[in-house]
Amino acid sequence: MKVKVSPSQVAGSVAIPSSKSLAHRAIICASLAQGTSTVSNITYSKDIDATIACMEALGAKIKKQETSCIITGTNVKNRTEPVSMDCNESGSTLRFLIPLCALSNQKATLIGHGRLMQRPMDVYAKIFKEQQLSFKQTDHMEVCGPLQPSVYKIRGDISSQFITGLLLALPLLAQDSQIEIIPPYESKSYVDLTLQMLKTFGIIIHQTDATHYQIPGHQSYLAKDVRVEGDWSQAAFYTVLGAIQGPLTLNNMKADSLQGDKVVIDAIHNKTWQQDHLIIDRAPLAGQTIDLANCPDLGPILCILAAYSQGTTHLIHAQRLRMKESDRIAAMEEELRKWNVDVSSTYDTITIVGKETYRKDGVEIHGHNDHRIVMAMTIFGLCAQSPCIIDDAQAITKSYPNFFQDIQAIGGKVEIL
Ligand SMILES: O=C(O)C1=C[C@@H](OP(=O)(O)O)[C@@H](O)[C@H](O)C1
Ligand SMILES: C=C(OP(=O)(O)O)C(=O)O
Repeated sequence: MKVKVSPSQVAGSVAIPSSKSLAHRAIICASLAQGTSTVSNITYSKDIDATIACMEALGAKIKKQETSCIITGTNVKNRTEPVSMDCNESGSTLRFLIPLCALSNQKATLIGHGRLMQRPMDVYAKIFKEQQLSFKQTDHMEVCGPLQPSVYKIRGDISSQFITGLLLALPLLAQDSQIEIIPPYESKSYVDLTLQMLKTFGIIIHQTDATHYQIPGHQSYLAKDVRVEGDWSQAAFYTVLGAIQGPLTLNNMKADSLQGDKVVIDAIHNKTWQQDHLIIDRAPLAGQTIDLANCPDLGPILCILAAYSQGTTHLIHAQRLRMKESDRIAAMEEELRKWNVDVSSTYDTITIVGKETYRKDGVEIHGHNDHRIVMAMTIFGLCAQSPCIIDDAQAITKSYPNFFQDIQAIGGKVEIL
């Protein structure tokens, strides 16, 4: 799918979709709980649909309603049959579910699409090898448990999703386990989201210091009704758009959210909270240095902020952007260069010398089949002085199917071609 994005002046307010990360966690925890839970304020997407389908494959009963799910949980430890499930392109779904699938001694087959099977899985490969469990990764994955209580020593600089996956499964083992993170410990904010959701569903994890977790075994998830808060990763697109050509009002956001991507508001100056409404307004934008170690998903949209900021912006500790739905450093560099943006990169940094306006005829942007590349480049195009075409625009359905409608509703000129 291609879209034509034209210069626009946006205004008004937007209801930010609910957090994909928190929805994954709530749906999985509810699917593991004895009894029936309601998870409300869900923004459905391909990633969330993948988690729903996988938890149903594991035995949960999930009734999808317009913006909520009624979920009756299952005991994944008692799985007596092999199972097969499709994680689509969702790294969260795949990595959160592998340890849960390995609580049984029956084979689990997990398939993926896009780059999913090329994204790092060696943290799990090492664990399964150490415990002499079957772990096969080709164009799909095949795993077999039973996972054992242990002291799990894992690198913290590949993906926090491995830590979340273990934290979801280990409490269900008969004995206690520990997790020791080998520093640097990156994307830690996502593990904090996991701990918060586990506590909500009655699971206790003891964090003894910054890199150590004690996980009591023999625990049970308890049914709970939860409402998913707004998604700061998605709010970031409107935060940057508002900083360039605001004012814009963002609704459905929590000022005290644990989401790591909330730091996007620290990168801009003109923001005002009015209860749960966040008003972002334009202000002179200056280059800055931003550490992406704990907020990798902000990488693409912060490149757009940098492009429209006077002076030089350095995005550092960005190496894990290369391991997402696309190599997001290479993708942003390639696409911004088409607009004559002064951008350069190293293995783990992006440097951009920004300016106020961009005008160039015939710009054709490639979306790299990556939702965050498509959404970031749409924001760039809305603020530019000439139109552009973006392909792979359907990639937004991975996390935010209504993105273009929401952009149009605030005056963004986006035409589906
Ligand atoms: O746990 C999560 O919900 C996520 C963790 C992050 O991955 P990493 O921990 O690999 O950075 C992030 O990129 C992803 O979009 C969602
Ligand atoms: C990388 C992302 O998600 P996941 O890791 O779940 O595929 C994302 O939403 O940008």
